[in-house]
Amino acid sequence: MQIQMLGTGGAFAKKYANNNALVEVDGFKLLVDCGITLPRSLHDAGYSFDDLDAVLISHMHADHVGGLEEYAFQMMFRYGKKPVLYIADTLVEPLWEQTLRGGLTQEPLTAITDFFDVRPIKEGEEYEIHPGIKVKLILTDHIAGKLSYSFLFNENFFYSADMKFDGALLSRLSNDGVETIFHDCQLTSPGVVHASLDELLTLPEDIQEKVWLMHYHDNMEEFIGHTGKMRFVQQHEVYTV
Ligand SMILES: O=c1ccn([C@@H]2O[C@H](COP(=O)(O)O)[C@@H](O)[C@H]2O)c(=O)[nH]1
Ligand SMILES: [Zn+2]
Ligand SMILES: [Zn+2]
Repeated sequence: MQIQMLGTGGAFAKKYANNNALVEVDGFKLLVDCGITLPRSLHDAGYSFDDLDAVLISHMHADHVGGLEEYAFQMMFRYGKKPVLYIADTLVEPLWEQTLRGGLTQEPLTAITDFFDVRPIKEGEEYEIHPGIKVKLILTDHIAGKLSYSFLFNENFFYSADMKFDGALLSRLSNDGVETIFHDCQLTSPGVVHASLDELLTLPEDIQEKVWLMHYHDNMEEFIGHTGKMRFVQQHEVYTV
């Protein structure tokens, strides 16, 4: 499985686009999160929305869902299709009622299913999205009272959504065979709603070696050489995981 970050930036980053990814196996393209900057970063990477086979959503923040309105409209009015949307069953209603409904509704189109081929998925269960892409949702702590899910792909690649530091989870995943961890990182402490670099640096070195940092701020380069065994995910680079 290959992954290319169309953006690696945090919510307020300007140099880096929103932390959204393209996962690919045998030409099947799964978009992971679809933030405000995604339409531009997808275009800059040489793709159109019609090149995507599905989108997977982690949680309801604009740097993760703010591009879905354009995705839906382009697919409906430019390509005449409904994009396939994988999302936690618990987030289907909030996505429509709290985020998309205002912009997308126009009679007779009044439901999320008018725009998306919705595939609700349950936390903790493994789903095959395409041969070579299995995903399991893990509920991770981000904002009090707001559901947010990280992703375990193919039992060996952990992709955090936005989450607070959870060393016990990272240890358990590592012991269970996870080889690569893409983790959001707040470079300066306190992390507040994200794992901070200081917290991630408390991980044992054998886990740090598996960790690649993403969802960082524009001053990322100042921290090169100060991340222990952890490396920064580079925007646009293709990684095999
Ligand atoms: O309690 C909070 C909630 C949010 N923030 C800041 O806002 C952004 C939210 O976007 P993310 O996609 O979750 O990054 C977050 O990065 C925080 O910078 C906060 O500080 N405190
Ligand atoms: Zn975010
Ligand atoms: Zn968030």
